[in-house]
Formats: sequence, C-alpha cells, structure tokens
Amino acid sequence: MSAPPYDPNRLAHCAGEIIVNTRELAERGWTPATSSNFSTRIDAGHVAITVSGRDKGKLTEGDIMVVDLEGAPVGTDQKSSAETLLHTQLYKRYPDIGCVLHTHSLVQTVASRLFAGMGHVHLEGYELLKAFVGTTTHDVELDVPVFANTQDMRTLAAQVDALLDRQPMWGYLIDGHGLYAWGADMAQARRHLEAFEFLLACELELRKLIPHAKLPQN
Ligand SMILES: CSCCC(=O)C(=O)COP(=O)(O)O
Ligand SMILES: [Zn+2]
Repeated sequence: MSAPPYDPNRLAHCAGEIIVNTRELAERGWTPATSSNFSTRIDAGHVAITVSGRDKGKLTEGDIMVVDLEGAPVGTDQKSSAETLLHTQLYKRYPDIGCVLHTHSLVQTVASRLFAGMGHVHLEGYELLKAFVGTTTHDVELDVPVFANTQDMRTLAAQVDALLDRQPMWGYLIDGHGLYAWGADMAQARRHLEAFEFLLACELELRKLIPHAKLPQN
C-alpha cells in the first residue's frame, strides 16, 4: 500500500481537534439531527472534514476523512459532507485559513429567517465585535450576509466567492439553514462562531423586548 499524500500524524491531530470541539458544540445543541459539518486544514492541498450524515455529537476518528481543495475524496471511498465545497472554497481562496465550522443552532436558524429579506444582519456598537480578527473597537459596523438556501453547492459557493471579492468577512448565514464561520485555526474559528452566535442572539432578544422596533433599514 502506498503512503498517503499527507502526514498521517497531522491528520490524527486534525481529527482529534474536530472530534473534541464538535462534541462541545453538539452539547450546546448547535448540531441537531446530524446537521453541521467541520473541517481543518492538514496541509496546503488537503483538508480533514466530517463524513456526511454522521451524528456530530458522537464523532470518532472513522467519521473524519480527507479531501483535496477541489472537494474530492483522498484515499477513501467515503462521502464527505454534502457541503464540502463551502469549506474547500475558503481553503483555496485563503492560504491562511485553517478551520471552517458550520452549525445549525436555533439562534442562527431563526436569525437567518428573520433577516433573509434584508440580505444581512446589521451589527454595530457591541464590544464583542472585537472578537473578530481585525476589529479593535466596538465602534464599527458589521453586516453578516444571509444567502438563500440551495442544494446546489457550486452556485452557493460562487455567490459566497463573489461577495468575498467585495467584502472581507469571517462568516455568513444561509436562510433557514445555519451559519458558516472560519479562522486561522480551530481556536480562532470557534471564537468567531461563538461571537456570531452571541451577537445574533442579542439581535433576536432586542426584537423580543421591543416588539415594534423597526428592523434596520440598511
Ligand atoms: C440533516 S442536516 C442537512 C444537511 C446539512 O445541512 C448539514 O449541515 C449536514 O450535512 P452533512 O452532509 O455534512 O452531514
Ligand atoms: Zn448545514
């Protein structure tokens, strides 16, 4: 049997990191009904990613596989996440990106529905905006895009790419679906994911407390 085109020790490290972090996110209820998918970069041309359809709260090493940056399986006939292209497009575009996380929390899903018509969720004035790399003050405005859901990942990936050409971002929502967030490594991607979750929850809570508040126009 020939040696794999990546470092197996690095794959084992990536798989361990995905398993531990995914279990923690699953315990929060952010990965219901086998939803969500997770990946980390192995090297310049390979990504460790969850196998499609697995219970993300019960992942073991056999539930993590390798794909190349085109999303094709490497050294396995397992089927990678149905949303693999949404991961690999980020690794391909940004050599410094090391981790992509996708979850389906209640907050993310409700916010995606509420703000879909606007095309984004407008955030401003929150101290927690400083959790996003490159933001050093609360005094900034951030629009979290909301894309229409589709089963056509090539189309969605092209839409994400087109927006990334115009606006840097650390994550986006998909309507009625969930959130994508990414970062240089697992810790940074998790920080971004948790910041999005908290800030979206704040926006939903504000609308409960002030039911007649106008949704932002921008
Ligand atoms: C039952 S969840 C529907 C698919 C989805 O949105 C998801 O995140 C999980 O898909 P995967 O193929 O990565 O398991
Ligand atoms: Zn999903």
